[in-house]
Formats: sequence, structure tokens, C-alpha cells
Amino acid sequence: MRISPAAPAWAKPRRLLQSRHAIRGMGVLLLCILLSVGALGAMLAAPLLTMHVFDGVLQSRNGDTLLALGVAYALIVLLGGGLRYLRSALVSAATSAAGRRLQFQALGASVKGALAGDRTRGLAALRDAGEVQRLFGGAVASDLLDLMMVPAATWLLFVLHPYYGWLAIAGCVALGALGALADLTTRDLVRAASHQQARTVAALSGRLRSRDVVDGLGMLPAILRRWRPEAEQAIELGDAAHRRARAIQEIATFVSLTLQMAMICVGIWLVTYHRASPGSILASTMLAGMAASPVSRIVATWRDWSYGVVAWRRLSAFIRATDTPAPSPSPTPPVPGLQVEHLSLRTPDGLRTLVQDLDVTLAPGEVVGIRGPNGVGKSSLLRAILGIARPEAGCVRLDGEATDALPGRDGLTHRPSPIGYLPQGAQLLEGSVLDNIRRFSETAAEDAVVAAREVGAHDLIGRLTEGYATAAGHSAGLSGGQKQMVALARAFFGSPAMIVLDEPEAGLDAHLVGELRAAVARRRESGTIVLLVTHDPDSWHGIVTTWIDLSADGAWRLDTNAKGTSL
Ligand SMILES: Nc1ncnc2c1ncn2[C@@H]1O[C@H](COP(=O)(O)OP(=O)(O)OP(=O)(O)O)[C@@H](O)[C@H]1O
Repeated sequence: MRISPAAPAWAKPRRLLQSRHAIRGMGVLLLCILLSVGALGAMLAAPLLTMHVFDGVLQSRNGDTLLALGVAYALIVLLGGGLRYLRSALVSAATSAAGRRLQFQALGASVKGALAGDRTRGLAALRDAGEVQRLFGGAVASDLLDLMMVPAATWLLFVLHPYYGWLAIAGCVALGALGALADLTTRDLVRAASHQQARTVAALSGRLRSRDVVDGLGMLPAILRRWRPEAEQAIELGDAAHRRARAIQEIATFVSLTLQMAMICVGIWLVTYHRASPGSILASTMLAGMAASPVSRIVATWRDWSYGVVAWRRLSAFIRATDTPAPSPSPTPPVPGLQVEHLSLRTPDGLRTLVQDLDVTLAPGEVVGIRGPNGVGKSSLLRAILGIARPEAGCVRLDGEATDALPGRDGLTHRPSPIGYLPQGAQLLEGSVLDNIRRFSETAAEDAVVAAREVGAHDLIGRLTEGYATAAGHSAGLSGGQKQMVALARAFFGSPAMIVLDEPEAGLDAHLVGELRAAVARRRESGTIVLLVTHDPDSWHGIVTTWIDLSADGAWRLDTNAKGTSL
């Protein structure tokens, strides 16, 4: 658990830019730009053709020329539409792939956040990833590419007559200023609405997670009553931002229409004084529309931009915060067993010391019991040893490897973890009993059966309605003892070098406790380190080889002789 600045790849959004995704992304971007240039050329040709028809054919009255120009116009418009369609298909494929990667990053950070005790922000991170994906998955990316049209159409307007060009610049500047105004006037509201929304969703889902407590004590109406004003506040903030953005959008529509009208007026003036052809009036109106429309669209979708940017910033900050620095390599050659070196722990709020400078080395095959009064820090110590809670100081190594960098912690490594863990309250995940025991891996079902037999859970699972296929998890109908046995089988699954059990006998009858004792004794003989927290030291008499006694002031005492006798 010593800290160095390096971090796992998934946790760094910026690393996406350095990876092969970035190279592929650059290729896609280049292709999109080429398609946009093609579409842009076709679209710009349309007003010029219109001008030609108006000026040329009206004078020559040649029907064949009119037909040829009409067909050419249709083909050009068709080509432009086809190229734009190809571009939008490409953009949406690229953004959905990037969106999947982002969801994966958010999921990894969310799981890490949950392991560090911050489930609520993890949920918000997943929602933020959705918001960012919506931003780039929609028409927004295409709108950005369409901005190329602004200088191209303006340049053509200058070619027709500089007055047309200057007028288009004035219109686009006015629309751009409206975009900036939309940002200035809605930014704070959007940020507040987005944060408030994330807070209320997280708070509600956090409160509803303990379904039994909520149902059993009839707390749902009170919870919803408490949630409602918070949710309404988020909606009001969002509505206020929406109203302002909507007003600015209406002004933008007015500016666009005025620009077109002004083009016609300037055109009529130029034609009257023989400075431009009559056809230029039509062409300039079309070109002005082309120059203004990407800017107007961006102003119209400003709400998506604002929410997306706020979500992206919050998501990046969360990913950085959950980014566990990689441990520095061990300066000493790996020693088999568990080394807990000068470990100090405080409560998550930092107010109280739980363990002060614990220094202990356990050889393979040791069974260590942790005792102490309620709230003294036994579970916290286990979590620090597992590497899922950050200690105030010190480090923990299993067979020379820091436990906070073991396989699977980076969200990428598929190597099985060398640790088996039974947390307090079993904590089965949504899925079948089999999925839970084999830790959602693709390992053969027989291996899960071996683990279940080992802890004495096989017969109990056999009596479930669908055996190993029975649904487990929060919402499933397993009893407390059944959940505990499935979770125990999950902890013993595979060949972990260390098994960590938090109150393993909780909810088990005397027969199952006996099976569990025998399983731990067998693991001791095979060289597995077992750490267990218990409130019933007597039931581990003759199995535990060392006791760690914790006391409320953070002091600890090693008892290598007590062999399970109570305090
Ligand atoms: N999220 C948190 N914020 C603040 N304090 C916390 C938090 N989680 C745990 N604590 C405090 O840390 C202390 C140790 O908790 P821990 O669960 O490790 O105790 P324990 O010895 O396992 O208790 P028990 O025997 O009752 O299970 C407790 O006093 C608890 O109040």
C-alpha cells in the first residue's frame, strides 16, 4: 500500500488519447472531415447552380439547359445528402464505441468507489457517463463538423459581393454571441441542477437499498416525502436553465430570419445599382442560411452541451479520485505469507484511531482470529488487510505482492484473486448461486460444487428450488443462513492463498458451524492463511493459532498461546 504516482490505464481518460483507440479515432475523424468536405462542396454547388439557372436560363429561355441544370442540381443534392448520411453513420459508430469505453471506465471507477465505501457517487458516475454519451452520440458531433460550412459559405458570399460577405459575418457573430450569452446565463443553473439531480438519485437509491428495513418498518412514504422537495429543487433549477436557453434560442431564430431578409434587401439594392446579378439574391439567401444554421443548431442544443460538460468534469474528477496508485515494487525479495507492516488505521471520517502501528507476519497455514468489542475496528482491519480500505500508514503484502494491487483490482486483469473473502452480511450479488460461488467467472461448475462441499453448503444448496441455478443477490428469497453458506463457498472457491472471514459463524446452526470449523482446519493443513473476525472465540478453540486482540484506543495485542479461549 505504499504509494507511487503511477495509475492503472483504465482510470485515466487522458490515456485514451495515447492508446490505439486514439489512432483509430484520428482515422475516423480524418474520414469524417473528408466526407464533410465532400458534402460541403456539393451543398455549396447548389446555390451557385440556382444562380446560374436564374440568371442564365431566364435570359436564354432554353428548356434543354433548364432540364440539364435541374438534373445536375438533383444529383448534387443527392450526393451531398449521401455523403452526410455516411458521415453521420460513421460518427455514430465511433461515438457509441467511445461511449462503451467511457461506460466501462465509469463502471470500474464506480466499483472502486463502492469498495472504498462511496456507492452513491458511483451511481452518479454511471449516470454522468450516459449524459456524456448522449452529448456525443446525438447530432452534436455532426453539428461540430458542420461548422466548416461557416467560413466556406461566407467566402463564397464575399465572391458574390463583399456586402453579402460582411452581412453573413455580422449574422454569425450575433449568433455566436447568443451562444456565449446562453452559456453565461445558464452555466451556474445547469451545474446546480445537475449536481442536485445526481445527489437526489444517489440518496434515494441509497435509502431504498435496504428493502427489508424500508418495507418492514413502513418507511417508504417518509423516504419519498423527504426525497420530493430535493427532487423538485433539481427540476426547478433545470426548468429555469431551460427557460433561459429557450428564450435565447428564440432570439437566435429571429436573428437567422432577419439575416435572410437582410440578404434579400441588400441583394435588391445591389441588383438595382447593377452591382450583382438577380440570381445572386437567391444564392446569397441560401448561402447565408448554410453559414448560419450550424451556429444556430449549436445555440439550440446548448442545454445538452452544458449538461454534458458538467457531467464530463464530474466523471473525470471521480475517476481520478478512485484511481488507486500502483504500489512501488517491493525492495526486498518476496517472502511467502502475509506481512502487515506498521499498519495504522483511522475511521473513515478520520476522527478516531482504530489500529495503531500493527506489525505482524503470518506464515502459510496460520489461522488468525481477531477479537474485540463492537465497533473497535475488526472489520476495518480486515478491509485494510484486503487492500480495499486505505490505511493511514503502513502496507500489507501477500506473498510479496501489495494486497491493494492484486489481480482484478484494476478492472482488467482476469487472473483469479489469491484471496477469498466473506464480508459481513454475506453480500451476494444479483445472479445465480452458481454465479456467486464461482465469482462470475467461466470456471467449470464442478469447481463451485467442490467449494460448496468443502464448507458443507452442497446439501443445503441441493434443497433450494433450483439448486445451483437458484437466484441469489439482494432481491432473492434466500434465508440469512443460506446466503451465508453460499458466501462461504465463494470465499473458499479456487485455491486462495489467504481466506478472510468476517463473522463466518453468523446465522449458522451448530452443525454448519462444525462443518465450517473442519473446512478451516483442512485449509490450515494445506498451507492457506485464514484470518477471521469472531464474537464467539470459543467456537474456534483448537483451530485458531494466533489471536489479535484489539482495544478501543487503537492498541493491539498478539496472543499466540490462548488457542481460542475467550477474553
Ligand atoms: N463510513 C464510516 N464513517 C464513519 N465511521 C465509520 C464508518 N464505517 C465505520 N466507521 C466506524 O469505524 C469503527 C470501526 O468499525 P468496524 O465495522 O470496523 O468495527 P467492528 O469492530 O467490526 O464492529 P462490529 O463488531 O460491531 O462488527 C466504528 O466505530 C464505526 O463507527
